[in-house]
Amino acid sequence: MAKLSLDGVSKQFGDARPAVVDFSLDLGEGGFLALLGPSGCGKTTLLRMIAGFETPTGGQIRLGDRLLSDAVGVVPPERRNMAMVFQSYALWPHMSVAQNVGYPLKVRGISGEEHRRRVVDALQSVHLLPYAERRPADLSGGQRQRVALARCLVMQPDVVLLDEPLANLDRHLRQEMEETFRSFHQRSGATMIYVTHDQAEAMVLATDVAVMSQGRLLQMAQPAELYARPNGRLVGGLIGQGVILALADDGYPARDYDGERIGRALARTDDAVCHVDVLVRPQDVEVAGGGLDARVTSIVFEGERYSARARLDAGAEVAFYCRTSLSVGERLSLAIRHGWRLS
Ligand SMILES: Nc1ncnc2c1ncn2[C@@H]1O[C@H](COP(=O)(O)OP(=O)(O)OP(=O)(O)O)[C@@H](O)[C@H]1O
Repeated sequence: MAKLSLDGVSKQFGDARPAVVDFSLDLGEGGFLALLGPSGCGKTTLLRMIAGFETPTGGQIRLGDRLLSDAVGVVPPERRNMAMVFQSYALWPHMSVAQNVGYPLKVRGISGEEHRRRVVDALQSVHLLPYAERRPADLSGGQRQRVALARCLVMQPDVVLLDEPLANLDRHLRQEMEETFRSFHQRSGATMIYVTHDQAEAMVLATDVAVMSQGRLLQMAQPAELYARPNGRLVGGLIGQGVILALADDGYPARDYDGERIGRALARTDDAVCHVDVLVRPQDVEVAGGGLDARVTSIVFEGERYSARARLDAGAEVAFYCRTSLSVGERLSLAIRHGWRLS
């Protein structure tokens, strides 16, 4: 196994706006990358280029020192030792679970004891051995997805590409499958790339998250880093909860804003020429005396806590959590503890 490198990769379909633009990243061996972005931003196109189903119009894709794709030529998908798992599972309905999982081995002429052993291992790893003789139609959605995973595991791929594999599952099953993906990743040691537009899924699963918009890479970082230090409005708005305040720019060079600085900026009544975007997370806003006067605009019970929003008398709206219920319209005082300047 080796590092996967994308260097200035682009893709344009005909005269349309480019689907992927000058995209570069390195993913270390055994890494788990989530490719996150809104619908139509080019995630699937990028994945298909990595798999070899699409030819880039520019740039290069490498696995270790092996050139897989550039605008001149591509190594065909079957010679990349990569496996792709789709949203639709793509299982053969007339084959049993074991036959589905063993199919890629059969195609490569692997039979007998080795075939049997690899199928059993793959089924065991996704806890489906007792279902080996069933047909896909007799399985739940989550079980079908696990068959698709086992079928990819059986090939011992260097890279596993997953295109929104949980999109068709309900919330409970998604959580269960997230666990399956994590242990699959640990067990296989494969490099994984996981396409999703669900930021929560990306954050819990991946070792690295790449945020895309309009074909471009906006930021790639580990989940905790991306959450704490997002770059730009788009990433700030996409990752985690919070509101973005447009504050008068006082030339402060650092990106961490304390509550005092935010309060001062909010209190300014002159028309500032320049503004900065400052992200304020709900956990950094507290109901506390002597803070900023506000009026509650919404409150939602989330089980462990309430999630609320309030409009400050200074104009902006902020989000916060609280332990007890509040009424819409209720007056209260809020202390903002911290903010992060997005650019
Ligand atoms: N084969 C194709 N021919 C022409 N245009 C295409 C083709 N495939 C994708 N596109 C265009 O490229 C852009 C990116 O599409 P892509 O499917 O990669 O986005 P995505 O981020 O995966 O979206 P989604 O989350 O909705 O699946 C879109 O504007 C899409 O219409």
